[in-house]
Amino acid sequence: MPAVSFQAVSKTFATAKGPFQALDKVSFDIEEGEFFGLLGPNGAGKTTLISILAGLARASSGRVLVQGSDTQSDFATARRKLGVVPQELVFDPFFSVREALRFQSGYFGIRHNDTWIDELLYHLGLEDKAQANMRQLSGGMKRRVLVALALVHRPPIIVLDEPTAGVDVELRQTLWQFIARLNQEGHTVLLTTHYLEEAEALCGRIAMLKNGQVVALDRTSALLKTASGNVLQFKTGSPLPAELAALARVTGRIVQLPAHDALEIERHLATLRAAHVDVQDLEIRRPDLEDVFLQVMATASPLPQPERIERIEVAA
Ligand SMILES: Nc1ncnc2c1ncn2[C@@H]1O[C@H](COP(=O)(O)OP(=O)(O)OP(=O)(O)O)[C@@H](O)[C@H]1O
Repeated sequence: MPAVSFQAVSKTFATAKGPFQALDKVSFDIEEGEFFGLLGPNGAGKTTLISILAGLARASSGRVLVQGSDTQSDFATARRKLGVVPQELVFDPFFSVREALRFQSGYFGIRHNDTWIDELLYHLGLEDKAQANMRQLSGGMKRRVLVALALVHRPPIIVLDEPTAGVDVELRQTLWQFIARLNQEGHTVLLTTHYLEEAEALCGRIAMLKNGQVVALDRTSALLKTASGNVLQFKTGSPLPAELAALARVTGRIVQLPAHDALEIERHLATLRAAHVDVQDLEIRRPDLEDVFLQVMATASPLPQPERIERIEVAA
């Protein structure tokens, strides 16, 4: 039985401009023990899909099963199996960290949970904040507490909606070490993130959403193989000639140019030389997940989505 099964999930919002379809027959399974990435640009429908999974929103049609339990008709069972770390920093300002964790344990009917709460505080670097009031915590610390709150009932499935948005390098490392350990111990993880290098490093399989539809779904290694050619990367302070500017991905001083083969690399370099572009730290690299993502988003059309996808085989 899959850990999570999305079955032809559609969602239409009523808006002032009329109905808006945020999800269109999304179907895929996440197997037990997977570290699964859900990627897509802003507005692709990731949070909507996670809200439906968490029972916070209703699908307009289709259904979601969590270890076989329907998130609508069997909400309590499905919810208990999920630990959801929301994107937004929502919390009760009057509790201390430990009180909030005890209260959340009570919500799931768990008493005497302090041993596990202490372990969570330790692994999330929150030991010295246990008595602190939630109001007094920095944004990064609040996010750590949200992770602890999601895990307080030891859910088999952990859902992280952009958990590292706006948090420092230290928390990212602490968080990923802890989540990777839980995954090794058998917990299934569903992650949405805009940090594609994190997704590439952590996720065994990835689905990409665009305009509410699944446009790519494969093992991370297979997705990386689909990107052809090379990337010519360098730093510069000079403006690029128009023919290269049209192709380039520019982040500050870093320029990345796709190049199919050695000939195209030579052509790019000749164009840069002719335009007197100052080129530093030149390197040629294989495409990474960000390159694949951009290619998929630029070209992809939705994958055929049957009403029900039968089990997707996942190699060990
Ligand atoms: N309550 C709502 N009413 C109307 N439209 C909504 C509502 N919630 C979401 N949407 C729209 O549905 C689409 C999908 O939104 P969603 O938040 O799921 O995207 P996302 O992939 O999580 O984006 P981001 O990466 O920015 O978090 C967006 O166009 C959004 O404006």
